[in-house]
Amino acid sequence: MKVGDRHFRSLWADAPRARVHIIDQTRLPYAFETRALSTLEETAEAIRAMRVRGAPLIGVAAAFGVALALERDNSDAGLKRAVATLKATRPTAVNLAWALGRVEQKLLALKPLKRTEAAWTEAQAIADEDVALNEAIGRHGAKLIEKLYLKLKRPVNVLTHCNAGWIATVDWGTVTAPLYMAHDQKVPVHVWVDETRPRNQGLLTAWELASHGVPHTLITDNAGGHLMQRGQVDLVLVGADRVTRHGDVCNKIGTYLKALAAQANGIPFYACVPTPTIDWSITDALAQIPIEERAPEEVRIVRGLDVHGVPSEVAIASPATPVANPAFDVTPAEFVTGLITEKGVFKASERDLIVLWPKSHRDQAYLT
Ligand SMILES: CSC[C@@H](O)[C@@H](O)C(=O)COP(=O)(O)O
Repeated sequence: MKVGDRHFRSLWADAPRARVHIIDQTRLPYAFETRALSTLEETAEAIRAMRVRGAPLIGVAAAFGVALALERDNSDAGLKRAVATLKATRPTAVNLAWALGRVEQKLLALKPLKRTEAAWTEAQAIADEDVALNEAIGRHGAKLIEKLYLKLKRPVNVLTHCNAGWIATVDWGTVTAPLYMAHDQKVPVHVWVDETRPRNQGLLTAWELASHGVPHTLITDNAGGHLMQRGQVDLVLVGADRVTRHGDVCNKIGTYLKALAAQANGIPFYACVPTPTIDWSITDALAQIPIEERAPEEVRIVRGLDVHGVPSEVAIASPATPVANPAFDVTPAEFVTGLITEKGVFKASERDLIVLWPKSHRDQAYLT
């Protein structure tokens, strides 16, 4: 997507294949800075610290991390160490395990000498596929927004949570693609952007929408129910970190509350889901999906700009205050109106999702 008058992907490789460039998301929306990653360790740190974040993007970053690691050690042990290190960075989004599993399977079948080149090629293929998946989700989602507009005959108010925008993917974004496309097709749309404490990914969404000229309003996480009750929300669109074969949606903490409020108010609630986000091995979302518990400082400390515009941090709780910081929650399928995938819109049910299953779902045994 465009930043100023330049088109960026959220991650790209150098031509001589020595480095991978990312947009450092911990600096956004206050500063747009790119950063070069040259090693496995730097890639793992970037994922852990959420310099790159969002389920699809961390999968792609990890795939490139394997390529960087193999530049130094292309042995079986080197490959396995790289995969294990990257897999341990963040546990919830299945895209990470999916991308690493895909790369590892491909590379283990090759002689060490052939691996490094193949790793770069495979990582680039996953990145390019991600762009195509998001674009297709955008087309299906934009149709849904247009349908609502034709019914309502006024701007469509969409509520979104966290950031499933272009910087959470390689380009387009799962949630922002439908919004960008609807806006570009002159379908009037306005977005309520949940702030999404504690990491405030909503600020990233607001920054992305502003860059594309999409009307939007930033709200606190607690405002959604109030707006829904008063008819000010027509549609909820969220991303996903892992979706079960039954259609249960694991996404950023707070998604579940939005789904409950949407159902209570008869508002359609859709998750935008590229198929690599579906984990066919999970049968019990609450028992089997690992929920990342992040550092208590994320809750105790608020980051932003001070009155002089200088990046700063403010402690809002004593360091002694006990904190829980679960980063994701599960929205059961019964609260999900549908899943917008690259292959179309599906009901959140195993019966409907079955057509999306890979030929042999045993191929994906590495997910577990
Ligand atoms: C297309 S991104 C989908 C999800 O990964 C997104 O909604 C989300 O929950 C991001 O969480 P984050 O902790 O910022 O990586």
